[in-house]
This record gives sequence, C-alpha cells and structure tokens, in this order.
Amino acid sequence: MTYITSLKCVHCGREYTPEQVTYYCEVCGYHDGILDVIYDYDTVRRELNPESLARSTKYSMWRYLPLLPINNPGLIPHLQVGWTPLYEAPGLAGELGVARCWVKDEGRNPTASFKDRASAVGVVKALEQKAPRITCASTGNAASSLAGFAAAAGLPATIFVPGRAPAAKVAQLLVYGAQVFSVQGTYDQAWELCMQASAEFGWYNRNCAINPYLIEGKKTVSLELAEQFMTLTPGSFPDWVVVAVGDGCTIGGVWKGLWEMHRLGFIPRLPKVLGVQAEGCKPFVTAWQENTCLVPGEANTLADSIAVGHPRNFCKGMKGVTESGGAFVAVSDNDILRSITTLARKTGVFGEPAGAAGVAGVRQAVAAGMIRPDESVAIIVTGNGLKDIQNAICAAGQPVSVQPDIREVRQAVAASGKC
Ligand SMILES: Cc1ncc(COP(=O)(O)O)c(C=O)c1O
Ligand SMILES: N[C@@H](CCOP(=O)(O)O)C(=O)O
Repeated sequence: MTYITSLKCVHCGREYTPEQVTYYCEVCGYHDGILDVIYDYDTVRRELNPESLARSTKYSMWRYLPLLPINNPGLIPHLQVGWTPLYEAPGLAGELGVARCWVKDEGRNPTASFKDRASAVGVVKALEQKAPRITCASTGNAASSLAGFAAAAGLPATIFVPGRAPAAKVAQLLVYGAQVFSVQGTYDQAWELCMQASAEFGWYNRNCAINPYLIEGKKTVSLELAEQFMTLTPGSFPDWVVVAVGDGCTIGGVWKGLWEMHRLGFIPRLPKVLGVQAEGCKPFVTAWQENTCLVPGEANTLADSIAVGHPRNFCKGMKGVTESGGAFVAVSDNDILRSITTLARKTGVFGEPAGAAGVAGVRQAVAAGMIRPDESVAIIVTGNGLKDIQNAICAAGQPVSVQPDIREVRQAVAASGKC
C-alpha cells in the first residue's frame, strides 16, 4: 500500500494511476512524457514526522517508506542502502571561501555510489511486477548498483555500458553476475540500445529517465539531509545543496526530496541547488545561461559519470535549479582532478571525478559571485574514488620509487623536505 495519488506527466499534465501506465505518458512518449509520482502528503505527514523518525530503528533509506512507491515491503533486498554520513568540513569551507561546508559521503553505499538508492527501488518494482529480468543503460554506477541489487534479490540483469566505462565499474558488473554488453559507442547510444532491447525482450527497464519510480529512490538523499540537519543544526539548513549533473535525474531527485521535506515541515526554508557539469559536456549549463531548450552536444570529459551529451531528464534537472533559484556551473577537467585531492585532503572522503566535481563547482560559483562568502553549502559526493583509479592517479601523481634500502629513503626524505 502506497500513498501515491497519481503519476503526472511533466509535459502535458495528464494524470495516470500506477495501474494504468508502466513508464511514461502514453501521449507525449518517452522523450517528453516523463512522469512525476504524486503523493497524498497530508496522509504521509501522519506517518512521517519528527516523532516517528526519532522512534525509527531503520538506519537506511527505508526509514522514509511512506514517501516511497513500494507496494510490498517484503520484497526489499537485504543490502543496507542510504543513511550515509554527513560530515562538517571546516577545512574545506576555508579552502572554498564559504562560511560552512558539509559533505555527504554517498560512496558509503553498498556498491559505492549514490545510484544504489535508485536501483534498490527499481529492483523492488521489477519483483512486484514479476519481471523476468531487469535492464539499464549506464555510464557505470547505475549499472554496478543495479547488478548488485539484482544479485541480492536473485533477479537476472542485463546491462549496457559504453566501451569507455572505467574498469572497476565493469568489474563490479561481472562479479555480480550480470549479463554485460560493452557498447562500442557512447553512453547515449547504449541508452537507445537498452530501450530497444527492453521493449523487444520484455525486460523491466530501470533507466531513471523513463521509469518514474527511480527518482523516488534518489530523492532519499535529501530526505536524509533534512533529517540530519534537523539534528545537527536545529532550525537551520545550508543555503546551497551541490551535486554533479549528467542526465539530470540525480539533481531532479535531490530537488524533489528537498521540496517534500519542506512541504512536510522538516526544513524551515528551501535551499538553492547548484548543478555542476564539465566544460566539455554542459548542455544544462548552456540552456540555463541562454534560457533555451536542450541542445544535445559533445560528451568530452574525464568524469565518465557525467559524460552525457543528450541528457534524458532535462525537464526534472532544469526544474530543480530554476525552482530553487539556484545555478548551473561548468568546471574544467583539470579543476575536477584538483577537486579529488582537495576533497580527500581536507575531509578524508575519496570521490570519483563526478563525485568530487561539486567541490570544483563551489569554487567556481564563489569566484563568479553566485555563492556569497557568508553562505553555507552541502556537497553531495555521489561516488567513491576507487571506482576510477586511473583518474585518481592522474590527480594525485605517482609514489616515490625506492630500493629496499634506508639510504634511498634518507635521500628522498631530504629531497622532499618532509621530515
Ligand atoms: C557519481 C555520479 N555523480 C553524478 C551523476 C549524475 O547523475 P545524473 O546522470 O542523474 O545527472 C552520476 C550519474 O551516473 C554519477 O554516477
Ligand atoms: N550516469 C548514470 C546514468 C544512468 O543512471 P540513472 O540512474 O539516471 O538511470 C549512471 O550510469 O550511473
């Protein structure tokens, strides 16, 4: 039993019951007709409130079950997802020139990225529908999370990843036992192929841009943020929430969760949302700056997770930033590399390039006067650094090579001046 009242098309406003439709608006089609899950918030509030959360012993995203589209909680896989740590980072705040800074470490999820929140919901929905198999297209993280959660649930999975996906992410897929297609093309091409295959073979489609339920999992990061801040800094909330953007589903989910927690009275005011893209792949930034529609473009960035030339959830991604009065910024690949080490050295949190990109985004937004020095920021570190060792080494450099001889160590220490 859920508190969903309807699934509403973000394009034409048509409303459906969950029984009437599986993925998208039948009139607008999958390019435009993305559906939003609408709840009966008055009823939700009776079950989800500060008192009920204080009593909850579920330290995972499932503590927000009344705000999730789950009919049969008995099907929830056992892996613990969500309830990730939120750290205050005064050293990073000083480095970035803001009043206060917090970091939410999403790399602590079971398959080491934020995407676990969505895949956990996707697997339950597939099981509820008795689907024979689940599929997705992915730059790597959605894929590894789906493979992990499908394995936990005993559900077969087929994954489409672009040939450039980092080896660690591909290794995760294979280890979890998914059927993996390494598409010799871009993520955008892998996405189209996945759509065709799921239609042809009847596989349940986890792609967040067409499956309305997946963003519901993603939004739980903001439900947690709201609850964690309620405890940490009662009565206040950061001025900005910052996250990297590829397809736009993540930032769309972040905004939905913030909006809901404000609506339910958990946070005093809504923060602004900062979306961070790479210079070589910035369709959101361009459309936002020029106030135009989406123009799909190049996907040239080392941050593979946000190398998305044709964002599939432009509408929800744009909505998060515009409704919040926030901003989009683009950062260079060099800045992204630098943000990996800055984040790690100032906080001890190791992010993959897209995970750390928020740090570069804040730096850029402060320099541009978008974020004021007296404002506070919460940065969502969306994926763990071990996902992409090659770029981590590019960022941090090589170790000093020595023979097993203390004289070489003495020389190296003297040369480095670090003793
Ligand atoms: C680590 C990481 N950060 C950010 C994103 C961006 O999310 P979205 O493509 O939904 O905008 C992704 C997507 O894969 C990701 O894996
Ligand atoms: N870059 C993403 C793209 C797909 O993820 P989704 O959750 O938006 O469907 C990834 O592969 O992780």
